[in-house]
Amino acid sequence: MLAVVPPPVTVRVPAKVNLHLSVDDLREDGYHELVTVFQALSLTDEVTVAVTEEPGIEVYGEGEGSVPTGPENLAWRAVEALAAHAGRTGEPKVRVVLRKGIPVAGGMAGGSADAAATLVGLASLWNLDVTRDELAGIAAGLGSDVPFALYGGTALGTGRGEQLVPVLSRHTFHWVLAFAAEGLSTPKVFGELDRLRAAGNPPRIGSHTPVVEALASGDPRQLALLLGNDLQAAAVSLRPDLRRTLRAGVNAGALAGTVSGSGPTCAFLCEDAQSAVEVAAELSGAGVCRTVRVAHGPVPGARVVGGDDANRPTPPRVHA
Ligand SMILES: C[C@@](CO)(OP(=O)(O)O)[C@H](O)COP(=O)(O)OP(=O)(O)OC[C@H]1O[C@@H](n2ccc(N)nc2=O)[C@H](O)[C@@H]1O
Ligand SMILES: Nc1ncnc2c1ncn2[C@@H]1O[C@H](COP(=O)(O)OP(=O)(O)O)[C@@H](O)[C@H]1O
Repeated sequence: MLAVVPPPVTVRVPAKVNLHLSVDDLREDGYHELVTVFQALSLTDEVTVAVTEEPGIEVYGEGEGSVPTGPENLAWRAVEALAAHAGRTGEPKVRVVLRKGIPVAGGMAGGSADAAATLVGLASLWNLDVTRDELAGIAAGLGSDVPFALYGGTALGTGRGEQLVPVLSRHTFHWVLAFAAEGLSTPKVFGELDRLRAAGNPPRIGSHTPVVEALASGDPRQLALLLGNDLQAAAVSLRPDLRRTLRAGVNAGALAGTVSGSGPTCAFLCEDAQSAVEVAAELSGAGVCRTVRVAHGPVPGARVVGGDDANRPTPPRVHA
């Protein structure tokens, strides 16, 4: 009798921006305790998983040359973690195709997004009886940002960022994203913050409560005043040019700008969709970044979008 091979599964998964990121001191396990408000954005990766006799990873799109295709790829680690959870032994006979729209090492959790999408895609491909909360437990073992990519929306993250509570967000917020020519390493940026704190006393952002209130009010002007990120000083210290990018976005008409997570992507909050398009156009001509994109949030987390579409082209660029 012929074995039935299930069709490939494709999952779309969002990038994140940190609207608020307060970083406490280094813990004994090498992580920093933090409080963050994540928002999932319409900037996405697409991940297709398929049963195959030639297991491995293929990468197309944003930063394709700088993403590992071996076992260190976070998506492959997700394959192995889910296989172990499901009690499947031997090398998983899975091919994973990543179509990247999220900048690599950009502070927008692209690798985490791919891992989350792989968990969701494989659970469907293998027909596993696992809840999203069970997947979140596996996700937390892969990286601090992976659980958020599963749920999406807007959420408060605590611990090392993996403990999540949903936050009410009443509005669609409009963003312009400025991608840098080169990524930044997350551990290096945390290390730079430790160094800056040992050398002096850089200001720390306050409580997340006003941000949560602004999200409930749905007023982008109120939210813009409250965007804050303790890692921004460290990212700017490693990449002084980011100051110019941040200034250029506000000069172009954004309400406010912030470094996303550990950077170097800068995220600019705009009044509305029209304003975002105008800010993006002006920023593209300012020569302060590699690429500009518009995006909105919140959007849902990793979700299955279709089946046999392994040849789907990479989405076109909106702004060069
Ligand atoms: C800074 C943030 C903000 O959302 O995102 P990115 O800017 O990387 O996207 C996250 O905290 C990053 O999460 P993620 O990228 O999943 O990091 P992990 O793989 O868990 O950790 C990578 C390394 O970053 C440092 N790290 C990470 C999280 C944390 N709370 N404290 C840390 O000190 C540690 O050195 C750790 O070894
Ligand atoms: N699927 C993946 N996509 C992107 N980067 C990956 C992936 N798997 C592993 N990496 C590695 O993780 C590093 C961090 O990438 P990424 O998750 O995009 O950035 P960030 O942590 O800044 O949000 C990259 O430099 C790359 O070497």
